[in-house]
Amino acid sequence: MKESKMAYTVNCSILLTELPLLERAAAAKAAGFDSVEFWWPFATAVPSDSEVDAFIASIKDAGVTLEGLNFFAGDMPAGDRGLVSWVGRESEFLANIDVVAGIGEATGCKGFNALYGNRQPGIDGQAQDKLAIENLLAAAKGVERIGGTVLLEPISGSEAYPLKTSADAFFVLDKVHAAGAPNVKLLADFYHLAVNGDDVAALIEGHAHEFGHVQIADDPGRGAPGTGTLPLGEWVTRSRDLGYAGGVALEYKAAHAQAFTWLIRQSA
Ligand SMILES: O=C(O)C(=O)CO
Repeated sequence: MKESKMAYTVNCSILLTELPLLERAAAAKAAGFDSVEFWWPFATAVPSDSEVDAFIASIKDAGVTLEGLNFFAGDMPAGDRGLVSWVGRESEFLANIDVVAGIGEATGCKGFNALYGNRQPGIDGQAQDKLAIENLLAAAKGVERIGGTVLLEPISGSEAYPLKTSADAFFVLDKVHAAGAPNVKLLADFYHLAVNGDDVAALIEGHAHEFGHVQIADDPGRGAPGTGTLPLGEWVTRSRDLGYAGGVALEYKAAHAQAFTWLIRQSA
């Protein structure tokens, strides 16, 4: 993968986690990057104004672009993976949309990842899927005014999360598009898709031009590119050749000191 650091976005929720949250954007800049992304950086769907202001200031003061932000996804360390299809937490998700759009407006961020949510024991999956469409439409409308795109991501690591492959996501995206919301797109995380057995090369051939965002990590281990066996460089290059013009985010696990050595080795 012979691209400069400028070509990548640092996911500051999985990288640089040795540092306090508000210091991570500056650390990414100091490491040579110009853009960052975050999972939802607060404990609740609607944080205080001062928390939001401090987060926005940490991005602006660092002189980086906020390329992506996840909607509130529940208690992720406890296993939650989103509120989009979570029956009973509709009002929290809807309230979160306004905060997300406000952060987007203040920072220029345009990509917002709406994790779909795990299957709930005792709740009909169809009811969850119906709610998901309603929530995705509301999210799409909420970020439309700032030119935003809602991202839908298949992920690995949670059996209960129903979107495992790109086909699962396209099934939902087709419904959302048919309901009149074109600004909802696939987040192609090559690591999660590969781990779940998707044919990433075929996905790229057919759909790279319509990806909303790309994230990378190697498998096994969700480590830096080169620590596993995935042809990430080929996949990124091919996506670009086929018309993908968005960001490529580094969303892997690595200690701060070694996090970006694979890029330094390449450019040496
Ligand atoms: O939960 C994860 O692994 C994610 O990638 C969230 O965006």
